[in-house]
Order: sequence, then C-alpha cells, then structure tokens
Amino acid sequence: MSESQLRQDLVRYARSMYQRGYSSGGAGNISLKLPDGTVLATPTNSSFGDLDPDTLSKVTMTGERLAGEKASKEILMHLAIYRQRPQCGGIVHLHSPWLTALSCLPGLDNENALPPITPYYVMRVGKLPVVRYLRPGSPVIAEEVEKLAVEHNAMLLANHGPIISGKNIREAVFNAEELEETARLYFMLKPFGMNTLTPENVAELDALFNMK
Ligand SMILES: O=C(CO)COP(=O)(O)O
Ligand SMILES: [Zn+2]
Repeated sequence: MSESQLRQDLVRYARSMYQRGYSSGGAGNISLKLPDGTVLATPTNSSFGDLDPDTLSKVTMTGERLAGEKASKEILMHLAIYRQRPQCGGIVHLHSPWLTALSCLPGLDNENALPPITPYYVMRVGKLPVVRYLRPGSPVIAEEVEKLAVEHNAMLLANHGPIISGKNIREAVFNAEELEETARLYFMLKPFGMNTLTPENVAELDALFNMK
C-alpha cells in the first residue's frame, strides 16, 4: 500500500472511531508503520474527527520529526511498542469510556484486568495487563509499556485508558473495538457474576485462531 493510501486509511479509521464515541475532544492518538520503517502519527492535540492526511506527523523510530505537525505526546509509547513487536504495523490509544472506567476500578488484577469472557477477546487480545498511573506523555510510561509489549498487544494505563496494537492499522482498530466491547460486557455482567472460558477453551483458541 502506498504512503498516500495509508495516510487516508489512518484518517478514515480515526473518523470512524470518533463518530462512534471511541474518542472525544483531543483524546487519544493513532500511529502506523510506513513501508520504509518510519512512523506516521496523529499530531498532538488533534481530533480523531477532523484529521488532515497531509499534516500527519512523520517521525523516525527514535522520534525525530521528518514531516508534518508536532507528533502526539505519547509518541515514545508508540515507538516502544514498534521496537518490541516487529510484527506490529498499527497502534491505537484511546480514552474510550468502558476501558477508561475499567482503568479506574479499585482492586484490578494488574496482570490481567479482563477475564476471558468471549472467544474473540481471547483471539484478539487474550490478556490485558495494567500499567501503573503515570502522567500522559511521561517518558516512564514508554519504559513500562516497552517491557510489557514483548508479550502483550494491549495494555491498560491506570486512570487513563488503553493502548492496543495490531499487525496493521485495520487490525489494531479491530482489536481496540473488541477490547472496548469486552469491557462494556464486563460491566454489564459484573452485578450478576459471569462464566468465563476455561484454560482448555483458551488453549484451543490460541492453537486455532490466534489473531494477536
Ligand atoms: O491521549 C492523549 C494523551 O494521553 C492525547 O495526547 P496527544 O494529543 O498529544 O496525542
Ligand atoms: Zn491518553
């Protein structure tokens, strides 16, 4: 795919998420890896609703600006994931309501904030570790995320929101949507308790349909 098509893809996926309430105001950021190994990212304080394909930030893997507006303040967190996950081609960070609510809950299991309640959550994400609270844009978030990214394609930043990757921008968005829906189901079910998939069920899905 050409760089121009990828720029348009990023803008289209961002607008679609904005329209469906996954991001509001200037919250969140998106990036994708270009075929030459550089990274295209949303500019800082931009809205998912009205991005311009021609002014997206283009940076090197070490964060130097090559073109476009100043990159998101979370660019180091995105770059940390690309470094640890060579198969990763796209990343989405959101303040989506259900996952952000989950990130504020007391007593979360920091190794996995969401149990395996449905097959598609298991196939697309599997486990959701929690990164301790750090201010948005803190370089320490990037360090913490870098450690977890070796084994996980999604993480939950405490009292902030999720960061989710995928093999390309489309898969990253699909993974983000599945994760947000899983958090919504979790809150719907919490008052009643819930059945979860067994370790055998999870192993079967991992063997047959691993989309991570
Ligand atoms: O979500 C955000 C910070 O965590 C938004 O920051 P940017 O506008 O710099 O991308
Ligand atoms: Zn954020």
